Parts: sequence; C-alpha cells; structure tokens
Amino acid sequence: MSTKETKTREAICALGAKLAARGLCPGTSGNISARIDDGWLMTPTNSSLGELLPGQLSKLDLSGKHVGGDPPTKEALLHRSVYDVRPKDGAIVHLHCTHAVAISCLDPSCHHNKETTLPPITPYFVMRVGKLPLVPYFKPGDPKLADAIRDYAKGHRAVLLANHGPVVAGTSLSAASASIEELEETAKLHLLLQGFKVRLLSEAQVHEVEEAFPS
Ligand SMILES: O=C(O)[C@@H](O)C(=O)COP(=O)(O)O
Ligand SMILES: [Zn+2]
Repeated sequence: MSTKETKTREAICALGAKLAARGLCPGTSGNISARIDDGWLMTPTNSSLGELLPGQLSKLDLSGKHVGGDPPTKEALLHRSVYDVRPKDGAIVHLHCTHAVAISCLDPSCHHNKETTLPPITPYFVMRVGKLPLVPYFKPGDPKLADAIRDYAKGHRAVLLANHGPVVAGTSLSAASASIEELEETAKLHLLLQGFKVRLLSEAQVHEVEEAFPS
C-alpha cells in the first residue's frame, strides 16, 4: 500500500472522529470518501464515523468494484457520480447533521428560492458553501438518487438531499469538512433567525466575497 493511501486512510478516520465528537453524525449515519491513485476509499456501510479503523475502510477500484475492506456505504454510487462531475475534487462528506436535515425537510416554499435552500447570511457561508440546491427525494442508496445528483453537483460543491441531508465535495478531506461544518452552522443560524427581520448580504456583497475568495 502506498504512503499516500495509508495517510488518506488515517485522515478519513481522524475526520470521522472529529465529526462524531462534534455531534454531526448520529448513530451510523453519514459517509466519507476520498480519491486515491487507483480508485476510492469509502466508509463501510453501517459504520459509526466516530469508530472507524483504517484497515476496515472499503476500497473501490477505478471501475467502482469493491476490492478491499468491509462492504462500502450504500451511497457508493452517489459518491462516484459526484466525483464524475467534479473531477477537481478529491473528497466527499455526507452527514445527517440536525439543522441541515431540518432544512431538507421543509416544504420547498419555505426555502430561500429555487436555486438555494439557504440564503447568504454571512460571508463565510458564501466562501465555504455558496448556493445550496435541493436534490429531489429518493430513498437512500437508490441508483436514481446517484443519477439525480449529477445535475446539481456539476455546478455546486454542496447539495442538500430532500428529507435526508447534505452532501459536500472538496479538493481535500479538510476542505469538504470545513464546508459541511459551515453549512450546518448556517442552517442552525437560519432556523434561529426565524421570526426576526433578517438583513441578508446583497447581491453585490456576495459577488465581492466570491471575487475576493474564489473557491
Ligand atoms: O441515509 C442513509 O441511509 C445513508 O445515506 C447514510 O447516511 C448511511 O448509510 P451507510 O453509509 O450505508 O452506512
Ligand atoms: Zn444519509
């Protein structure tokens, strides 16, 4: 096994432990994956992200065949679809973090608009997440979900699966993690602000941040 693969295995386990310590992946929910030279490493199905072992991680070859470790997450095909349409990204995190899941369960008429479920409340949300479109509901692991996500993930690093939770891609595990944590915090803020008059960032302020901090 290459040193890079060994390090990636350790990084996935460390990230799982961090997300679990922050209460972002209840039970055995969520999954993490990373690209390696000869395929992908993914978290095994039904595993607790806080208790991952490097040697148990599932390895898929470049054709998507399971070639090592425990059986992969039921969302393996979904992860592969996102990698397919986002060739520059190297890692994906999917969580059932409470506030983002709450947003995913709202009637779409309660979402900010058709392009994004959450509005631009803070510059850091614009930097780390940007727009957050809603992917229509399909049951977890459904190949139709893996197919549907393609159109949304092509132009967005973060998407929200209806009645399910967020999926975020990044150039690295730490980039994907920073984005999904910011997404969850913004979902929480958005819910906290319900009933108040909120000043959103203007379109010009959003552009200013996008230009100053390109992703
Ligand atoms: O919601 C689901 O069932 C999956 O998307 C999930 O979060 C955990 O499934 P596994 O990765 O197969 O454990
Ligand atoms: Zn899930």
